Amino acid sequence: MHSAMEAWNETAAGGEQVRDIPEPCTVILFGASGDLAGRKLIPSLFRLFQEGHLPVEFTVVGVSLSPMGHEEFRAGMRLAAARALGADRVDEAAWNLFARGLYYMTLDVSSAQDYARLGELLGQVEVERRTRSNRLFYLAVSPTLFGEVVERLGASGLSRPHASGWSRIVVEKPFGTDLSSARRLNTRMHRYFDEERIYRMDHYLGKEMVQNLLVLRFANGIFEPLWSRQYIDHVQVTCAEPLGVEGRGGYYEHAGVVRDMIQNHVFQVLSLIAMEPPASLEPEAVRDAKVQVLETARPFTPERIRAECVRGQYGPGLITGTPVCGYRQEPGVSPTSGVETYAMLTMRFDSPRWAGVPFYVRSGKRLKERATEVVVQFKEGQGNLFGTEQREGMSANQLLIRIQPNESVTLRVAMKAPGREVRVRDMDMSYVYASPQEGPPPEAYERLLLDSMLGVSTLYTREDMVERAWELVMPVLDAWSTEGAEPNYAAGSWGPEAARRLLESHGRTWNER
Ligand SMILES: NC(=O)C1=CN([C@@H]2O[C@H](COP(=O)(O)OP(=O)(O)OC[C@H]3O[C@@H](n4cnc5c(N)ncnc54)[C@H](OP(=O)(O)O)[C@@H]3O)[C@@H](O)[C@H]2O)C=CC1
Ligand SMILES: O=C1O[C@H](COP(=O)(O)O)[C@@H](O)[C@H](O)[C@H]1O
Repeated sequence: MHSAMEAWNETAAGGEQVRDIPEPCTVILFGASGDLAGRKLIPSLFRLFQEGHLPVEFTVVGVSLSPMGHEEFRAGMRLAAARALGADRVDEAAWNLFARGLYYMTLDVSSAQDYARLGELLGQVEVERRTRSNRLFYLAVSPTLFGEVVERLGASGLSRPHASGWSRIVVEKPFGTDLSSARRLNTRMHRYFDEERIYRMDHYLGKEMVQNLLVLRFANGIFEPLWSRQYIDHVQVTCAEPLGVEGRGGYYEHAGVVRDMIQNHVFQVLSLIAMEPPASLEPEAVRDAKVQVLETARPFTPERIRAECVRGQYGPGLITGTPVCGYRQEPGVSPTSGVETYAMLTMRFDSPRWAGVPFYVRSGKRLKERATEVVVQFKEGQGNLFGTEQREGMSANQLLIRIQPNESVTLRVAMKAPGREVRVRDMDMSYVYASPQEGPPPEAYERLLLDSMLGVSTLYTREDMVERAWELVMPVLDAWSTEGAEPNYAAGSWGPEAARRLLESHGRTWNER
């Protein structure tokens, strides 16, 4: 069995080509006719297969409510892969080989008989494909169905590892809608799956630059000594999207940005930036370090929420010159909705490393541009030898980690402007992640799907992390639920004015273009 350490090291060393291929296995894809399956999961599995990261016996059994035969499913997934990857990136021969391993079954998640039929189909398919009974159940259905599927897998005996293989489960986000529902779901899952067999998906952890945060912090001798209150003034974490709710108004009305982005994706990035060095790169060590830093996060009190958090909702506006409606006019959204589409929280960690250093985190829909980034703002150098006149156009050092798009790392440093006089100005030293020739980095789902088949859980969220993240945001959700958000920023802007004013009142500014 491939060790987690080897898997991580190979990737950290840039050795994608030397990664192991998982044992032949079957992915049982719940929600196979859904949006995520067609847009991300099947295209990612196909890319892995096409590039030789999956064994030729690799099999998918898609299940969902729609009546469909195997051939219809294969044809639908062929179109979906071409749409997601671009027709020219789907090699015909590779697709035909991959498609032989695609099966479909109509299943109602609440029908016990359907799970019995699923068990029979899996038995037949495993004989036909000559694979051992290595089974990965992937729950890409509505989160309201997660508990039911798990119970039924348990009752039917499908959750138990078969004599000749392993059995794991991947659960999509959101994991719960609040602390108590997340706890209930964890309890339900643990009745049938041990924690080591549960993979809670957060696709941000599969993004190349999110993985690079560990390398950047711990493989470079120069950053770790500076990574504390002594040298860092503050940190900004931004996940901005120009997209609106994209037809998911019904879901978003029960979610809002704190549940949709902050409790999961933003906190994952935040914990990688703020955590102490892990004892090793083993999955449990990295996951321990991430939870431990969240344990030191200062709880939100009503006063802190009022003084240090901002919420917003987009009104009508322009996105790249095109008029778009406000949130309340989106399909499936109440015309008086008080759901927040923007949130900014000031996080504070009560630890020797971070005392006094604010971490400003924000995320929003219909913002000016797509930008997921971390800004580490260093303090002004002490005892600066250069006078104010010479330092015109110079600011304190800054490390900008651009997670997407245009993945890059930029260090802002002071340099002498060319000329006879000594004038100091900012200069950016950048590492741009992918050159145009290399193309974009791999889709996050590719890395994560492969890891779940290899049994590597580092980039999946552990039970305690999910619960701690919910615990932290609950006071904010509670406070904001009593009084709804009002439209207070125009689509295409950088969000509510209050967020700008808040940073200004702290003597700081957002990194915005
Ligand atoms: N779409 C996205 O971009 C993202 C989605 N996710 C998560 O992924 C999951 C799936 O989302 P998404 O694909 O958008 O959802 P969709 O609504 O597009 O798909 C839902 C799927 O569930 C199936 N389904 C519904 N009811 C039943 C039932 N009773 N029995 C069996 N199958 C059923 C549907 O089958 P049928 O259509 O045949 O009725 C369909 O295949 C959710 O948890 C979501 O939060 C996470 C991140 C991003
Ligand atoms: O999980 C989600 O993520 C997307 C943003 O993902 P990205 O990879 O495009 O940054 C977000 O649009 C969606 O609302 C949310 O559910």
